[in-house]
Amino acid sequence: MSSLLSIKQLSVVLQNSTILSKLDLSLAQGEILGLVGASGCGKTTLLNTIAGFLKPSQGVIDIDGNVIVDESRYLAAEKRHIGVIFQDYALFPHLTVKANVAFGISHLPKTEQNQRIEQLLAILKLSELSESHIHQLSGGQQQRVAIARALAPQPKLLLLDEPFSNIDARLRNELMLEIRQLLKQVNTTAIFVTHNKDEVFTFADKMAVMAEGKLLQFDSPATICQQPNSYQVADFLQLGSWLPCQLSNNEVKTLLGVLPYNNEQSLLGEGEHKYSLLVKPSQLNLQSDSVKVNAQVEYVSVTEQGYHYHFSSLVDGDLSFTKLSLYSEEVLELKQQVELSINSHKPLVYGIG
Ligand SMILES: Nc1ncnc2c1ncn2[C@@H]1O[C@H](COP(=O)(O)OP(=O)(O)OP(=O)(O)O)[C@@H](O)[C@H]1O
Repeated sequence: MSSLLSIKQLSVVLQNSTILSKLDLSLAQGEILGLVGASGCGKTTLLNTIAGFLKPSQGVIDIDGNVIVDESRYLAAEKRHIGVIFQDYALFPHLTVKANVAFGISHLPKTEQNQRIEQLLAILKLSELSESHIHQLSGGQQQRVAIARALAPQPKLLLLDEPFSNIDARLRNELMLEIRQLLKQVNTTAIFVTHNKDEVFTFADKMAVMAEGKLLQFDSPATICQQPNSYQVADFLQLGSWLPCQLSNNEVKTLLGVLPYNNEQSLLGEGEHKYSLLVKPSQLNLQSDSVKVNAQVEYVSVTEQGYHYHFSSLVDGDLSFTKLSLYSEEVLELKQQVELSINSHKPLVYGIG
């Protein structure tokens, strides 16, 4: 499949510090990418560079087979056919919904303008609000106007910086699904930045995890969750808890038992001195009435998935743990001692330095 967006070896240096470093990324037409990473890792810088608001120091950006940035070329932002939606939507408060959506297509004949506006407002369920002013709308409605305005010029690529952060949680999921459906309908490629990994699962086809200006992993959200490629990715996405382990004779030894392990399984960060096993809450079994206790409750909270517990090991040493996370319907007391065991067919072991 040919790429709608292809980024090669993109680096950005601002005031002598490297903000983005040799980034490679490509998206097919119609694909939606969710970009996550700790605050300050360079997500907004990447969007601004693609949009043409920042000049990279190195690298190539190609949109739909046309090089827009390389050593000798730099296409101005307004010529890139990229739609951008900022966190605060940047709508014109004194204009109506319709006038906001018309903003980027005023060069088109009036009939074509009206046709596009009506179509977008209908899809985004805004038709009845077309004559309303922006300040009369809710956050979710304003968000939809921002999407309609960005899509009206039929951009090749849509960039959204934390588009859902101002929307209340109840409406957010519904709105995300609606907008995803719309983007799929018009086959628009999009990149959105978020701090919330759940938004990526709902909204995106691909996920990119960034840290300190580098791309750590780029794949489908499901693959990243099942096979995070580093300790850093698994830890940032909080995919489970860390259980110190030792590797020997094709086995992973932990304080909760020994698991079979072979070389075909991923060992990430090889050569490090310390190893840890990634344990998802669903991979832990709890027996509260066992006499072979090996852990005790250190923390309890109530959640939708039952009680959330943190356990620590009963013995100290290299393999001891302090914060193993597990959800259960069972009621346990603080400091209660229990037996924990792991059920993992493919242990994910990471070198953690
Ligand atoms: N114009 C600039 N000049 C110098 N440094 C900058 C400039 N703009 C951003 N930075 C720095 O670049 C780094 C990345 O910033 P950026 O806004 O891209 O991060 P981010 O991942 O989007 O963060 P957040 O999630 O907090 O929005 C930060 O350390 C920031 O201070």
